[in-house]
Amino acid sequence: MSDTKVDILKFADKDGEYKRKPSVFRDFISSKAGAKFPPEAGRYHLYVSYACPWAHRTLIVRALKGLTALIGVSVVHWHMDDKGWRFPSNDDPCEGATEDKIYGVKRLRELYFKADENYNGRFTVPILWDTKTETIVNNESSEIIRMLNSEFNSLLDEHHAKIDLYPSDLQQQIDDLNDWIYPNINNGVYKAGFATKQEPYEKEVKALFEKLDKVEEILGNRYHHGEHYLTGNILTEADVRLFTTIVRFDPVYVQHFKCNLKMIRYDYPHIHQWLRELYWTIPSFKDTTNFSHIKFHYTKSHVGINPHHITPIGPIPNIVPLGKFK
Ligand SMILES: N[C@@H](CCC(=O)N[C@@H](CS)C(=O)NCC(=O)O)C(=O)O
Repeated sequence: MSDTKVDILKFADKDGEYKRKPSVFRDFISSKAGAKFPPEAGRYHLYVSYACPWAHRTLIVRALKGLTALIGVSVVHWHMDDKGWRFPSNDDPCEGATEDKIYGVKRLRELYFKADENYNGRFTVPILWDTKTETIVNNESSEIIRMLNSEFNSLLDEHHAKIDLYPSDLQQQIDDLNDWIYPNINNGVYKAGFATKQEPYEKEVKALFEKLDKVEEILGNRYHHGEHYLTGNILTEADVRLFTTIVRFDPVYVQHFKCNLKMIRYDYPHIHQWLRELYWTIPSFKDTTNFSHIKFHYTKSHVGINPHHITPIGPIPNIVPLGKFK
């Protein structure tokens, strides 16, 4: 088990590059007869951090699909230390976080070891936990959101059952968007921010802004045709997946991850409009966004990047109201 301070808070390899490790738990909740993990109200639980863009995806989809009464949530403290994520306590309170509502454990890592005593990967959020078999069903957000989207429909009212963030006629388009938005934008900000050498940092930042320019062009064309989402007139998982990176961009990534060639609010009018429409007009986006957790987590946990833990006070506001240019 890699347990030392140096290990867990060290993200780049010896070439100075950050390489995200694949998630390990990859089972599926399925509505098919005889499934090992069938959909059931109250059976599954999400462990999240409000700071984390990957966990944020799962919170948005849970809310959009009307699953809040069926799937519970525990929220870790925004601070990640040398032993990973922890839950708040009386001596260590954290507004917006919760205790572990299932077992009352102190640390997220305890859940990983409950699921597999020999686990030797990273202790990441989100976790989709099964309270019946007491294990992790899945810890890969891109798969968790697919399950939440399609596998609980028989338990939902008609309105929520009909919401489909991955409709069959748009799947190819969504997959094509995910194929470059994930490596160069969602994970691109991390690859830039966690780089420990100049060259990989520059390579990633350039690729990131090239792809943001491409998103700006796509959304510009959409708005020109009276459409408001990445694939047209329907909100899809492609919007959800991009949102959690863009909403963190000006408040954190520009400064903390040194992604500072441009800012969303000043340089990308269509992305900015799209971001604010999602945030200000669809409660599932605003209600799951916690800017304090976001800003405090990155700036006070990544000691290698910000050794004095000082959280910059700008930009103000974290997100610009709709209707104003900036
Ligand atoms: N592939 C995972 C990535 C999750 C992930 O990297 N989460 C981060 C927080 S943003 C984490 O928990 N990191 C803890 C660590 O790496 O020790 C997913 O998308 O679900």
